[in-house]
Amino acid sequence: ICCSFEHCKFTTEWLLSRTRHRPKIAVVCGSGLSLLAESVSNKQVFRYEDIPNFSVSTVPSHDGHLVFGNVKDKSCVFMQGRFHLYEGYSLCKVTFPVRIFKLMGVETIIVTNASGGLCQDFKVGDIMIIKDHINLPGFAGQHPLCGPNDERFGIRFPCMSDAYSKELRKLVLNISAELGYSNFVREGVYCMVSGPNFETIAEARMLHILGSDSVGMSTVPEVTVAKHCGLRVLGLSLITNKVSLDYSREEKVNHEEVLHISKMRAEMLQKVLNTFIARSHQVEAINSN
Ligand SMILES: O=P(O)(O)O[C@H]1O[C@H](CO)[C@@H](O)[C@H]1O
Ligand code: HPA
Repeated sequence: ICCSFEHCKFTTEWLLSRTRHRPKIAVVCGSGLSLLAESVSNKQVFRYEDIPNFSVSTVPSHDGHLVFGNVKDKSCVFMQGRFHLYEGYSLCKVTFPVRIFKLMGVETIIVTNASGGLCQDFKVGDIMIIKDHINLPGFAGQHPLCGPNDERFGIRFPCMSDAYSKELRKLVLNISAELGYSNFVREGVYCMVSGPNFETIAEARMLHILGSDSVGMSTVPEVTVAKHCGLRVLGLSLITNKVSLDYSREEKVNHEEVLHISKMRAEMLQKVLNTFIARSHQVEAINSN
């Protein structure tokens, strides 16, 4: 096993002995969204290649930096760049950082990504609060929890019907309204495909019929492992392109376009995120009631 409890413990202790930060919130920055980590104070950066047992980022715009820092008075850790199945990493490597965060004492994980809009009401640049997901690779056995279950992380058969915290989603909706962003903040179902190719029109139609509002190549493994080990999850997806469901449409998506849109909207997402982090204790209060 390449990502055993002992491997996770070793990496966690390596990090804890090199930083004074003790984050309670972790953020995974999706494609083109590295900016999310830029405004932290008291910043400390580790390169992925220097962290034992970590993988390295191979996708353009995924910087490969683990950034510790404060947002207001909240200690956070940011992944500037994530790992994807299509890079050739096993799902245990893809999700390894999530378990490190858990062992470090993180309680809430915020996963962000760039995705293609399937819901016909969505516009490019919208933020979709992920309310649920479809684990398409999981149906075919590409699942991060396959293999022996280590009870120190979680149970064999975890429940996924409440993977995305209702309270956290509600807080983001409230914040979006206060910031005047309600017109482009939506809720929806994210579907993971393995990639690396973008969808054919027939595939996109199928995903739409199955109930997916957006499609991407990440996030679901991280969320599954996070839920398994008891982290609270918030998922935010930036709609970077409209996925063609129609043979008469001529648009052709590419990664540069995805990055262009996500970089354009990253500042707005950062505003939502920073306000959310500053106010996340409000949800802790809800939970303890
Ligand atoms: O999901 P993130 O990492 O944001 O990236 C999305 O953007 C890339 C395609 O342009 C794919 O990796 C897709 O998953
Ligand atoms: O249209 C898409 N499909 C899959 N992944 C994506 N990531 C951004 N846009 C897309």
